[in-house]
Amino acid sequence: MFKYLIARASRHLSTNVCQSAPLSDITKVWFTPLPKDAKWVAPLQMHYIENGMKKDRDIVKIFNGVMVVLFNVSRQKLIYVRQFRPAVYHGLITGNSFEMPKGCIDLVKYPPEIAVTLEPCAGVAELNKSPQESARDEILEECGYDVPTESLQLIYQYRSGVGASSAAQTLFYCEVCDEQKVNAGGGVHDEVIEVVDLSIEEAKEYVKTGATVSGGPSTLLATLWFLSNKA
Ligand SMILES: Nc1ncnc2c1ncn2[C@@H]1O[C@H](COP(=O)(O)OP(=O)(O)O[C@H]2O[C@H](CO)[C@@H](O)[C@H](O)[C@H]2O)[C@@H](O)[C@H]1O
Repeated sequence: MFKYLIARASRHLSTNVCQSAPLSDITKVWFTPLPKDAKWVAPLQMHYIENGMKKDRDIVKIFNGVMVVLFNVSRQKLIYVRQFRPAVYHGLITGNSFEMPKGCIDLVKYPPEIAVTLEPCAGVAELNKSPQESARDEILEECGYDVPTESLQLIYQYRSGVGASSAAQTLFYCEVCDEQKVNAGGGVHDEVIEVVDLSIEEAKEYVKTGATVSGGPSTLLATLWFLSNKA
């Protein structure tokens, strides 16, 4: 099944995405229950009375996010990032089951590459910054372009995961040129991120009807917005 998934994902990724070397060397994977002091998600339950009926809903609180449709006008390329996403890996391994995988994962059966996503530049909306400032910082850290916040054009504000998590997401468009490239990108601290450029033709191929994309809905949203408004 996973050979099928990889083959399917590869078929829908552009050539330069598929042919790059493995992103990193992941040698061991295992799962544990969420510790009580977890800082990135907070599960809780909401209760309410609707039309006289008590209802209970399970919710997972997560941080709000920002993301950017980044277009290099010098080279006429859309800029994305590739990264290993643990939540995607878990989802691919477990399917629709809530049972926690036991022991160490068989990395031959489930190669980590299956969970390397292609996404727009994105990150957490920092509490002490405006969405524009958070987006500018992500562009610099992940993709290596130094841009003023004024060059960020607001496209959409929407909510992701409305069934259980519902974080606010702010999507921007930003044009950059080669002169604004000040570092290689790739993330900060222990982040392992690869910057990937797609031509407009490659982006069209990536989101064609029937495609299975490796990124989240923001990858589709960002690319389709660009293709219908800027291409
Ligand atoms: N779940 C998690 N558990 C532990 N550490 C974590 C974590 N998510 C992020 N981090 C830490 O925060 C660092 C920076 O994350 P980013 O700001 O790039 O957010 P990311 O793109 O992962 O989006 C993330 O946050 C935005 C806003 O919630 C979501 O839209 C997106 O799906 C989500 O991956 C990561 O390298 C990691 O150290």
